[in-house]
Amino acid sequence: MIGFLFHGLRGRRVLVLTAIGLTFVGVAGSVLAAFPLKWILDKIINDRDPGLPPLAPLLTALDGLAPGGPRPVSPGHSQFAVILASATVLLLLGAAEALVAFVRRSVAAFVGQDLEAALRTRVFDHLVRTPLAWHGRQRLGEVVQRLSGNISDIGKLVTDGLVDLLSGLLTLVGILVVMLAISWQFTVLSMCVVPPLFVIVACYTHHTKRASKQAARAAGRVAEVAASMIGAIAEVKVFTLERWAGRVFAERAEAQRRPALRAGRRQAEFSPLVILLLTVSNTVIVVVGAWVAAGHDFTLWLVTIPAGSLTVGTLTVFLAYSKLLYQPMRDLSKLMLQVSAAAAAVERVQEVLDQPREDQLPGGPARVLPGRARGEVAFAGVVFGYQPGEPVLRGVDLEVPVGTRLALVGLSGGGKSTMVKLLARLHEPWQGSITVDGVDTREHPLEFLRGNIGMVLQDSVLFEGSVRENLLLGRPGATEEEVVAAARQACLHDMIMELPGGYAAPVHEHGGNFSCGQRQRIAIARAILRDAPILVLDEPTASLDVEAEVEVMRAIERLTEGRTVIMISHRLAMLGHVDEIAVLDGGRIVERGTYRQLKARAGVFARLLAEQNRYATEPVELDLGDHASAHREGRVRTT
Ligand SMILES: Nc1ncnc2c1ncn2[C@@H]1O[C@H](COP(=O)(O)OP(=O)(O)OP(=O)(O)O)[C@@H](O)[C@H]1O
Repeated sequence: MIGFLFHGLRGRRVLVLTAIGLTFVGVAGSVLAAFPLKWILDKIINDRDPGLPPLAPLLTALDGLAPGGPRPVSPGHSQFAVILASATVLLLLGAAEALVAFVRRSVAAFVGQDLEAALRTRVFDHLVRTPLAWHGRQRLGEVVQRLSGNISDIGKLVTDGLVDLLSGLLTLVGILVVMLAISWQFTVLSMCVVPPLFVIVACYTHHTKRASKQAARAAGRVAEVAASMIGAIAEVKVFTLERWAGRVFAERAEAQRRPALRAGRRQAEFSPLVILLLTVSNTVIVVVGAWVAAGHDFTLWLVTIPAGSLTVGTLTVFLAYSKLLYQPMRDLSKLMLQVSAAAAAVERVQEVLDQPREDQLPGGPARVLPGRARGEVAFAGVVFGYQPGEPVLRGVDLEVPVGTRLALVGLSGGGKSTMVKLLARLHEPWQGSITVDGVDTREHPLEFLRGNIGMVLQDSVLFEGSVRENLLLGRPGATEEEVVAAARQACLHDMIMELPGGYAAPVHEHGGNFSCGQRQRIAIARAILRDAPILVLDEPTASLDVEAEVEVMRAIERLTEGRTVIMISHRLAMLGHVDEIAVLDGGRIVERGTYRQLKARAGVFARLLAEQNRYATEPVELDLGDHASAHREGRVRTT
């Protein structure tokens, strides 16, 4: 963890050193603050001067102001001068400590927040470049937790650790040194409290940590269930699941309450125990100290404290210090929790950073190609699966010449979407190769490859922002005219103009304020803007009703003009307008041809078509001409 933090704090180390230096100053101020009280008490009771040479000029000057004028007998100073000098020192130390605390905390907060923001950006940047296969193995909540909660834990340790850990340790050492300088015997007596105090702190830190961890895990499960229920609030209402949802949530909330309660109880027990222990210790110091100050010897086993070796002032300082011991002890115990949370967080964050990025995957050398591909696609002997030993694709061979519109059909789960994921290099084939313009996709720079493939999927994702921002994702930097032209081609412009704000209208989370058909047309407009030579359409109309489908198909027809298109579709009756159909079965391409050829062949395609038509009230007769007009006339129905 230390290495991780040291590396993370690069560029901020001067600030860290400043904070450490200021901590020394602050601690010195708080440790020395007990002395002025000792000087006053010693002066009043024993007529003893502070005895610090640097204070002499101040005391002499103050003597002159004392009521009744300067004292005739030197070297003793007046009580007035000692009281005023002590008060001045007290004020100066307090002011210095306050100033230092302000600067130190500000620096620490800045460094902590700065580190958090930089780390979060770095981890997010890495996450979006981590291969899809890794993401497929993760739970979304887990990944988000690494990015938010875990990085906060690291930032908190830096912010608080810089201030509390260091100042706690320094205060303890400082107090010990000063106490030893005053009276080693009394120091030994005061320190008797440390071992039991340490045992209490260690025990309670351990128990509280365990209970807090359980509570944090349970809190995660509460958040998970709340997010999923509220996220599906329409389903909860439609299926009248309110009572069930309430019960599930209450169970999770109860599971969180128990460990949280345990953690709270442990914390509640901890403080009184420490207070009791310190009270006993203080009482012993008061009794023994008063006895010795009153002129009696005190002997305990081998240690003897001689009579008069302690003044009332020294006793007061000891009492003040034994109280001062309590705060750093508490800070350090609190910090132990933070250190263990941050250590776990560093491990989880490092796990993400250790994942190789997509652009670091082994592959051929990156060949620099012209900005735009021609659009020739070929699969040769491609074998791939998601689980070892369970191939989904078992040797796919398929060539798609430039400008061809090819439909990919087959049974559900046959691997059609998998093929297009491989084309975009979201996964790597186990065997065989996929080429674009005759060059293996592994040899293309990733950005070039993906920049030349446009995709419209079954359910398009919109991001929070405005409609314009969502369209511009297709081509950042496109002009307003280009955006509007793309929207017109996607049959979207009129709908957008009816929205309040037009192109500036807000898009809510996941595009929740747009219908499925509207979302698809926005995705098509994006693809038009992207203007990629290769276009993948993965069932873009699957979740639409007939009317929306007609609109989307009209937009798609314009989009596909002059491009290489791979279109995945279950609606076999609608494939008359494509140039060729390829049938995927058993992990291989088993048939290829036009709609008419495949229908006539009585093979897999004809069988699939017959299956689909079985449930139609009347057989579908496809118009192989204008597909959209077939829709408008109601001659094509969906299955
Ligand atoms: N990320 C994944 N992890 C594990 N298995 C997967 C993953 N994605 C797909 N599969 C499995 O791979 C097989 C092929 O899935 P794929 O989505 O490519 O089929 P498909 O032909 O597109 O299906 P559909 O037509 O229903 O969309 C299926 O058995 C599916 O369960």
